[in-house]
Amino acid sequence: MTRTAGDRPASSTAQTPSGEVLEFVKGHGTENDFVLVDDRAGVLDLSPDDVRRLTDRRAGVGADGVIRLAPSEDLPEGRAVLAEDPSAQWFMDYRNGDGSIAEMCGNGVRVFAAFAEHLGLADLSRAPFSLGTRAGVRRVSRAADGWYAVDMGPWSFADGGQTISDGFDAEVTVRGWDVARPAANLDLGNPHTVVALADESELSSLDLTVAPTVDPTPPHGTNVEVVVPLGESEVDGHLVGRVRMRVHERGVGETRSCGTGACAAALAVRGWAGEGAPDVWLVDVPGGQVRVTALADGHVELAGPAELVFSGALRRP
Ligand SMILES: N[C@@H](CCC[C@H](N)C(=O)O)C(=O)O
Repeated sequence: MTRTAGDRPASSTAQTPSGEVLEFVKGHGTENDFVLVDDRAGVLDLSPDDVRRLTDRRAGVGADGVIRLAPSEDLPEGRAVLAEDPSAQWFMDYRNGDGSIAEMCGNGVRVFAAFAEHLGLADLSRAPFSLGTRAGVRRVSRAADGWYAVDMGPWSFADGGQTISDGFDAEVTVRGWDVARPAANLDLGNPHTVVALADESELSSLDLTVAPTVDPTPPHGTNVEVVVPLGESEVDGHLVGRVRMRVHERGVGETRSCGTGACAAALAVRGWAGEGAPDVWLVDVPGGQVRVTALADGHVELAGPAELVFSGALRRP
């Protein structure tokens, strides 16, 4: 798990006679949960096997993914981020539970910011915090309601635009469905496919224990959000849309929440609703609620809670 790094400072791992000990913090954002590892020293080589062991809910800590906090300067993607924003010194090295690498994790960014605060690397009460990700710089600030608000950067439908010309460009089949249903592909830094249902009871009885099939199959796989639009209402003089969502994540399976997925869900439903649809959406997921705002500059903001729940140490077998 460790690699030599010359005279770098000591990391959060240590050698013991029976094996290496890895210190971690467990956190979650609307119950999308992560094992967080402090690798400020940049000495940790996490293999896919290490990630699978850490995220195993019986033999390990248990989580949807692993987040390594590393110096941006240590990764090629991090050096690109530093050229864009020299203040983004720390990089979110995100891995799905199956060991695969993902470009972006919206809930993960908020939990990463909470972890950076815990380590004394950020103070959101004083200033926004910039971090590096494989999808570019992300900026996190404290929203007025105390949630973590992340500028998730630019987003688009699969054709590169922010309006959906044909409405749908894919078909999704969930286990148990007789027919495929029309869906839309979106890019949030990572890939998403959104399919809508009319009925909340159908959503709650869906079988997402196996990955839905998506046709055409996206080249790098996709995260599938199944959504039920819940209408629009006025809150404090502003029009707010509501969506309920369940998600099957690439590299994980069904999770209790997905931040980039919530953005994709809200933006797809907003696109299908057409002109005059709200820019602000509340997205209900099994693990809670997040808020998605389509910003005027073509970016999207994701706001929601982030919790650190316990810390521990694990000996490598
Ligand atoms: N849960 C995350 C997304 C994690 C990555 C995803 N499974 C992928 O492979 O793209 C979120 O909150 O965005």
